[in-house]
Amino acid sequence: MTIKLILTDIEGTTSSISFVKDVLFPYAAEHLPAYVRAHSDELRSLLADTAALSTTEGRPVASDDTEALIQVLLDWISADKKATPLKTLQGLIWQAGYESGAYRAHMYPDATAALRHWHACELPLYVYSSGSVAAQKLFFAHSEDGNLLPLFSGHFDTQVGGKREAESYRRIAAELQRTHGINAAEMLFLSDIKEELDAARAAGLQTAWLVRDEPLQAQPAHPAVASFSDLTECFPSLP
Ligand SMILES: CSCCC(=O)C(=O)COP(=O)(O)O
Ligand SMILES: [Mg+2]
Repeated sequence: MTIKLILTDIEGTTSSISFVKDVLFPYAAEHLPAYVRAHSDELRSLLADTAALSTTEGRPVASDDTEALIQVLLDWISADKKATPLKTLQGLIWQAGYESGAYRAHMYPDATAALRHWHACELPLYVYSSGSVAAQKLFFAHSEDGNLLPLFSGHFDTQVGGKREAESYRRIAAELQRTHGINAAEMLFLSDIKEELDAARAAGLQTAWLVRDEPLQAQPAHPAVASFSDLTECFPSLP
């Protein structure tokens, strides 16, 4: 089946896990308490969502208890919880870090080269990450390889649903079908996480597993590659 559109994950796929875990998450944790205290009015709705989710998960907290909510959010960072309010907040906090030059987003060179090539070939490129859409835009606009944001036609985050749920990919595919007239079977989802690939396949997308730091399995559950430059071996219709 011809590939007519690429949907890609970020952490572990275009970019290293270490940049997210060892640079972005610690920066967010360090600056979160002061940021939330300074912006608690504007963040009221986000803090209410945090309180509701925490309470649902058995850790009741009042939506006006700023200090308790800060602790919940810090614990979620430590646990790498993909909670939408946390992801939105992280995006807001990371903006200052990117703009001050405290860091630039890591890109695997093969990912940058392939994304540039596919864009030049007019293959629509989309991102689906647990990071908020705002965080994704900052990430690619301030990458080690320069401003890559213009390469992408659009972005999806956990507002569309969790990345391990097939329904999320059905929603994304339906929207892209409406926008581009491309069927789910002509879309290729790239990720480093098997459960995300399983969910995408269940929604009818084609899948490729980026296995960056370990040997490829003999019979992987999804077509597996160590680098974007190996994708054309599995998907010969890719430009
Ligand atoms: C896009 S900004 C940092 C990424 C992030 O916060 C995250 O949780 C990574 O999730 P992904 O779905 O890209 O693996
Ligand atoms: Mg990932």
